[in-house]
Amino acid sequence: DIDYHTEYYSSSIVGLVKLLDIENQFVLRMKEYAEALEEKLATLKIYLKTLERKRPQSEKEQKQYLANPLHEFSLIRRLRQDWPTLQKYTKQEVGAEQLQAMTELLVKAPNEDDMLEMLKGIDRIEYVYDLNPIDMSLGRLQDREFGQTLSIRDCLALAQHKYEKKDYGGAFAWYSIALKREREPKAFTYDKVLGTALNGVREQFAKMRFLKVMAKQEPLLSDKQVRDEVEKALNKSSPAFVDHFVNELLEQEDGGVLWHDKKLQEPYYLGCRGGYPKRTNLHCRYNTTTTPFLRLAPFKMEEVSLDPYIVLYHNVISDSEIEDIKQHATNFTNGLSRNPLLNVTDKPQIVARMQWVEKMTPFTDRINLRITDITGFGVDECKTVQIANYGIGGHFIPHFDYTTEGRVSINDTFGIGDRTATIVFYASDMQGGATVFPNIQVTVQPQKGSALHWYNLFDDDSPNPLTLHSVCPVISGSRWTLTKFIHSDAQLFRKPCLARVAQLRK
Ligand SMILES: O=C(O)CCC(=O)C(=O)O
Ligand SMILES: [Fe+2]
Repeated sequence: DIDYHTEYYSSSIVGLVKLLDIENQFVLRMKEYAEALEEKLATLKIYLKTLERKRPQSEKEQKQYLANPLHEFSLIRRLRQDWPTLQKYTKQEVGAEQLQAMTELLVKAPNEDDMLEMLKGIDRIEYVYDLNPIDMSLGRLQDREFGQTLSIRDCLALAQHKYEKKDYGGAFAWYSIALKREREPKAFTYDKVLGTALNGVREQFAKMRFLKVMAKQEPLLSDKQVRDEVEKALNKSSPAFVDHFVNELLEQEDGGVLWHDKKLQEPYYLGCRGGYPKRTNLHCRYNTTTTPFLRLAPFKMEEVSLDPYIVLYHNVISDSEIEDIKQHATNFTNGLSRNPLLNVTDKPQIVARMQWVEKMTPFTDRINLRITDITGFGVDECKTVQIANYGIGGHFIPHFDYTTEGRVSINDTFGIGDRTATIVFYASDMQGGATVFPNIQVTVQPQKGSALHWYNLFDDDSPNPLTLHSVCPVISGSRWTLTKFIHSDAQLFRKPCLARVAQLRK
């Protein structure tokens, strides 16, 4: 049974906005709770003060005090009546309503999956774009400066994640950053509430170094053997030795170089980093011929590739149409990795939220008409469009849109023919998130309002493997797209495609 949550926060900015709101509510409740505590504290303090004023201190004072029979009476009455009440008062739960509200809010908090997806997303950005962890920790992502955004606890969570995935060099780098980071003036208070941040981190840091070196020197050992050996060595070392070792490592300028041995030349990653050679001999022109409409309102058309045929159309959807796209994304599922019809793998092919828009509205009619105007394809056989939203680190690994083993989608094309062509409307600007065709070395950076259109099949309907394509991890911003697959069996347009798909699934 797949565990479904009502909300997934990672992989989409839409989810994160909700999360910010939840945090705001949580903070508000916590404030109210603190105020209730303060109020109780103030009451107690006032009461204690009055008591103290009345109470005799020295032995002599005490004798005098008890000589007064009214005091004697008062003492007995207080102990008998006031103190039990006071004790009850101290035991009374403070801010019960706020505590309850916070408990309820925590139910909506990200779960372990969300946390893991987020860690993987950040990890993916670091890896694919070959970012230096030190730069990242200071909020420098490629050529953009966001300012310091990662706390010591953030760095430690990333280090721990790297350690768990056996990336000891990466873990070493992030532990080093956490240890070098100056602690906030209030760090002690935070530690009291959240636990001691740097507890055992120096030892862990030394261990990463040993693990990395041992794995390199003894390539024949399994990971378990490497870990065992390092554990043995560490147990034999005195704490003073480890301490000295850690200090020396931290003093080295290049303490972080261990992370730098990645397989960065994979064609897909190279494309994400803008590493393909510049294209030549392609044209930018106005398309005025596809349909009569275009003679009146031509689209600026940029040829991206001739084989397969890929074109980029500029300014083909307006800002208000983009708002419509977002309005239609009401029922997101978290990419295919969460699709119950598919195997859930630990290496998800898509990290994004997607939705098929099946209900036809004036908006979908308009988009379909626009697609016909731009591409010349009739789309009556399938009016459905797909909306996607990729969050930080969101991506789509290299795949084909046509029906082969490499295709990663559900069998929604059966009965209406294969996916002859694809058109992707870019509904936002972002950093990262390029569409990359690794087999032809083409990278297209999305521009809000433009649309990328390509042919997946040859004229005889056989697949063109040069159409392999992918979406690079999003670094910042929210990647919104509307995708339309154009099917080959346009003559079967009498039935809506989804009804036919549903029939076929039975
Ligand atoms: O969003 C993109 O750039 C490509 C999306 C894609 O490949 C797909 O939906 O099949
Ligand atoms: Fe695709």
